[in-house]
Amino acid sequence: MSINWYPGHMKKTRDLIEANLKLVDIVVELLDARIPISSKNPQFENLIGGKKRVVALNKHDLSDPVVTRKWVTYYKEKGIDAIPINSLNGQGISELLGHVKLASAEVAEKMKRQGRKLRPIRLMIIGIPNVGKSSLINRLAGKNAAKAGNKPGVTKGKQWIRINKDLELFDTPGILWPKIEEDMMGIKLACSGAIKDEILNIEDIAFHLIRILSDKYPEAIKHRYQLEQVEDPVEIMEAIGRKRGCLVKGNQVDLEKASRLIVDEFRKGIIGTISLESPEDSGKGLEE
Ligand SMILES: Nc1nc2c(ncn2[C@@H]2O[C@H](COP(=O)(O)OP(=O)(O)OP(=O)(O)O)[C@@H](O)[C@H]2O)c(=O)[nH]1
Repeated sequence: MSINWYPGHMKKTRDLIEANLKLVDIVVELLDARIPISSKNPQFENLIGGKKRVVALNKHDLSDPVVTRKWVTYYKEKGIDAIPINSLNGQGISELLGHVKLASAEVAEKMKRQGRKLRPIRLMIIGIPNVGKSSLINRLAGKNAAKAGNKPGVTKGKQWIRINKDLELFDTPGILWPKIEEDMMGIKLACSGAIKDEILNIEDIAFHLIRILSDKYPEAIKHRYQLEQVEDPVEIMEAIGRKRGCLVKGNQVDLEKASRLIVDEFRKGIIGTISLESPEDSGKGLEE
């Protein structure tokens, strides 16, 4: 799949993350709970090196809670804390902070062992576009968060926000672009809203979304669109278009309009709480 991510811009951003990571003790890797494989950047591991990391599975309100629990177990077995969160209403945020606190204690212990002066632990949030980085920062910072002041070596204007006396948050998140290793990853990222609709064909996106949903969540589409059966994706798209009045002259279904409606309803969680990827899916893109 050829998507132009503007290589120059990507490199600059990656360099910026690398430079700022030097000042950071813990990284929150923000993933989309509906697509933890596709929303993961494989370079992330190399980039953060040996730093402590906590995974946050954001947009948990839109994901299938059963599948999300499987992801938490999956990560736990790898020795990584993964916490489902909703950055919009704050669900899971205190648990996330609890895990960050545990990780901080380990970092502080290490500082002590190395004879270094104790200072607040510094946190940075990293994730792909549109995964909810700014929403999480706003949520963590709260209304009354005090700016903790500039640190030397950081681009001018960059600030640290004090979350509590032991923890500071870098106010600019790190953006990493997803690495699309197979076409379906691109489709799932588009379904989640991480890739602009203009980049991929909306009918392709809706077609594959319906294909996945009719396989994994047939009852959800039957129920949402009052369909008797869900077998052929194109027939399903046409049936939805007809039912919802997406028509052009001659009573033909306007597939583009129907596609937009389907993708939009998926993104808003109207079709149901749905996960497009579960740990049982192929090992591609999963943790080493
Ligand atoms: N339903 C739901 N929507 C969320 C959640 N977190 C963020 N969003 C929405 O996702 C969209 C992207 O959120 P942002 O916080 O702007 O994401 P970002 O990662 O900072 O985006 P970029 O600036 O493009 O890198 C917005 O429409 C948010 O309202 C969540 O937990 N649940």
